[in-house]
Amino acid sequence: MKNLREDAFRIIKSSIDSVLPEKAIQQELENLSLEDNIHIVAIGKAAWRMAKAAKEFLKNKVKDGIVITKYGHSQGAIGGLQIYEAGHPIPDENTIKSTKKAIELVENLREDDVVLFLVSGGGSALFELPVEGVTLEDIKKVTDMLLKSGANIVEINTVRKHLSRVKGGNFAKLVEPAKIYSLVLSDVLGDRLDSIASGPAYPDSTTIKDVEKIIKKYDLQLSEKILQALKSETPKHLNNVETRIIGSVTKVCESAAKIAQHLGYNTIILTTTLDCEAKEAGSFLASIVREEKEKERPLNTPCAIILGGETVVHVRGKGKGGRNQELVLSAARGIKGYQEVLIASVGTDGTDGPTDAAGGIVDGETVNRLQSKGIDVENVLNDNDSYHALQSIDGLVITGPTGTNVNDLTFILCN
Ligand SMILES: Nc1ncnc2c1ncn2[C@@H]1O[C@H](COP(=O)(O)OP(=O)(O)O)[C@@H](O)[C@H]1O
Ligand SMILES: O=C(O)[C@@H](CO)OP(=O)(O)O
Ligand SMILES: [Mg+2]
Repeated sequence: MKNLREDAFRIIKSSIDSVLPEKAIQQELENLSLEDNIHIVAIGKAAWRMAKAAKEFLKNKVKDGIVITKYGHSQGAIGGLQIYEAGHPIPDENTIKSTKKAIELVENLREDDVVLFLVSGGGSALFELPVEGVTLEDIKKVTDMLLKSGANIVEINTVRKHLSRVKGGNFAKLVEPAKIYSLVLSDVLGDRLDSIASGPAYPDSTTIKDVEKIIKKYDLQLSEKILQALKSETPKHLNNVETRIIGSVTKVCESAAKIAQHLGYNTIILTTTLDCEAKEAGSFLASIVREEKEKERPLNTPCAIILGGETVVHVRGKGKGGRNQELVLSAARGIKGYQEVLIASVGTDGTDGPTDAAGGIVDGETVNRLQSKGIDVENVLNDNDSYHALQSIDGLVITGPTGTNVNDLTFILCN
């Protein structure tokens, strides 16, 4: 007899472990064989682990360096490197302060200097210096508006890049004439390098025209000052940058599939680019479960159906939650009453929305359990309050900050 819940936690733990950055960083550095005069700049939720791995490999070749990560994501000193924590998903004073320190570190470098730029998702909030005339308060307001608009990360970052002195290739310009080797953990579907952490060292493929379209599409109410600031263009060509992707959602899905197979499940990866509204994804997953339960399609049971991606949430309510928690709760409605099935969804960074949970896990009993506590799923979803609902029935997945960040892993286990 399978213990689906136990297996789900094993799949989550082992697949996230498989995308921790250490091994990939060291492999890349072996291939690069960098000389001395290396300056490390690491940004994003995985910055600390990435920098630590790089420093351990490069040792005294590293002249200096800086790590800028989210609060609670650093794990102590890394010989000689400056370590900062700052606000995410909304930037704060520490974002600006640490970004200035990073600029100080690179602005007077010479041609024979090398910046090892370690990039991971979260960098957009953690690495920011607004263009002339725009304040931190302005950036906070625009970020909040964008995050709640239902815009996807490529669209969100298209706007952010055009308000920044470091995003959209601008950081690479500040590093000139020194060279940048950029190692990137991708948390953007399709691995768009100009979108991951808003591509500080990658030529920007988005334009002012794209920004205008996004403002219209999401009916963003921006002040005249911001609209003016959004009229400056980002660099489209850079000569001093080499970039490599060292991890992505594909890898986490493949690992999950391997582990599930090992645990005795027939396994399929349905997609690595799930990107619709979280609630809709939940309904779709429930329909797959029904097909499995009624007709054993597409796989014979026991089976694991795996998806990777990043859904979006139009946050309209006042509750607490995240896209993974909302997805599974939505799915719970459609699998009500079924035995021997579960659906889990987690952010590989360990943080789903502004909560301390990585995601959620539901089964055929979830809706009834909530009902017996007087909680109505529809009300919860309307108020975007998935966190409290799942918390009340032991439906949260809590991992703490994982030190990596490669989008979200979602799967069905069916016996
Ligand atoms: N109460 C809520 N319920 C569901 N989703 C939410 C809620 N509040 C915020 N979110 C979603 O969480 C997203 C940010 O989540 P987070 O996991 O931190 O993203 P990322 O890992 O991509 O930085 C926002 O874009 C928003 O859509
Ligand atoms: O920094 C960012 O722009 C995004 C994508 O890379 O990351 P996150 O969604 O984790 O904030
Ligand atoms: Mg993201």
